[in-house]
Amino acid sequence: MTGSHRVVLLACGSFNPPTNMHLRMFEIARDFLHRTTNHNVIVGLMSPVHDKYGKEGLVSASDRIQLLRLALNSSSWVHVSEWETRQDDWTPTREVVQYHQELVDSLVNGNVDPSVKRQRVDGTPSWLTHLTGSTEPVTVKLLCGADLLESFAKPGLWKDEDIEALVGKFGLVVITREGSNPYKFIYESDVLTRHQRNIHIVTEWITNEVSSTKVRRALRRGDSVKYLVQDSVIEYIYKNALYNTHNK
Ligand SMILES: Nc1ncnc2c1ncn2[C@@H]1O[C@H](COP(=O)(O)OP(=O)(O)OP(=O)(O)O)[C@@H](O)[C@H]1O
Ligand SMILES: O=C(O)c1ccc[n+]([C@@H]2O[C@H](COP(=O)([O-])O)[C@@H](O)[C@H]2O)c1
Repeated sequence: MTGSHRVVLLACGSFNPPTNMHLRMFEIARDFLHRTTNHNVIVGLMSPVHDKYGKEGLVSASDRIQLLRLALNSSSWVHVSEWETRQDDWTPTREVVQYHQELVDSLVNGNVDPSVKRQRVDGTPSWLTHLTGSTEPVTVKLLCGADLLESFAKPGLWKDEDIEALVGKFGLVVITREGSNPYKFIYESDVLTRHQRNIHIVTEWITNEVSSTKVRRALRRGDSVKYLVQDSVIEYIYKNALYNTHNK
């Protein structure tokens, strides 16, 4: 593809547990960007949130990483990034995106930043190897559902400068959700409107409101979650009695 931009799509979330919709987000975002822009999506990354995020019912990061690894066995291009879970505390999303961009810059874009190298305690993550071998620069963009975009308006939740950096410096790819209106949301925000060209809205026509909350509820009640979540993920959940499945 001439003049194409190479892109890493990074999704941040609890993934508690990862659902098929979390995996599908990557597929529809990549298709959309290929069809409508010159963005060539090479790698997808899922960054599970730190244990200290403290959301109710959050199982340990090590279990969520295992669940993501199992879920991602069905994907050839989406990987887990463990960096966020390995920090001492919760990391704001702008810093998570920035860290991954700097890692890519130092190893792929030829822009070496020694401070980033110091943080790579476990060597080079395997997904980076998919980005080498081309001179086109690589940009990391935040992939999210419209509910995450709309959470930007919750008073005191996100720092203004972080929102500005996420949309101004990196860019967002937003998947619509039932009941969301990201176009109206952008219209009502000066900062989002200013950076509108950097926000790609992907309309999910095949609406599917599976969420981790609903999956946890079904598990708790002993209801089936087959076809909402990968079989290997369900197996791990039962084997390790996560989400109160031992009560079944
Ligand atoms: N059905 C869905 N459609 C579009 N985006 C989704 C969907 N489910 C999750 N996402 C997106 O996936 C990312 C990670 O989400 P998260 O782990 O919070 O999932 P969730 O299912 O919404 O979780 P919970 O129900 O525990 O709040 C977020 O950007 C969220 O908007
Ligand atoms: O960076 C922030 O200020 C910020 C504020 C609120 C939420 N987030 C991130 O958004 C994600 C939300 O996940 P969840 O499961 O709470 O919907 C998670 O990765 C959080 O770290 C990030």
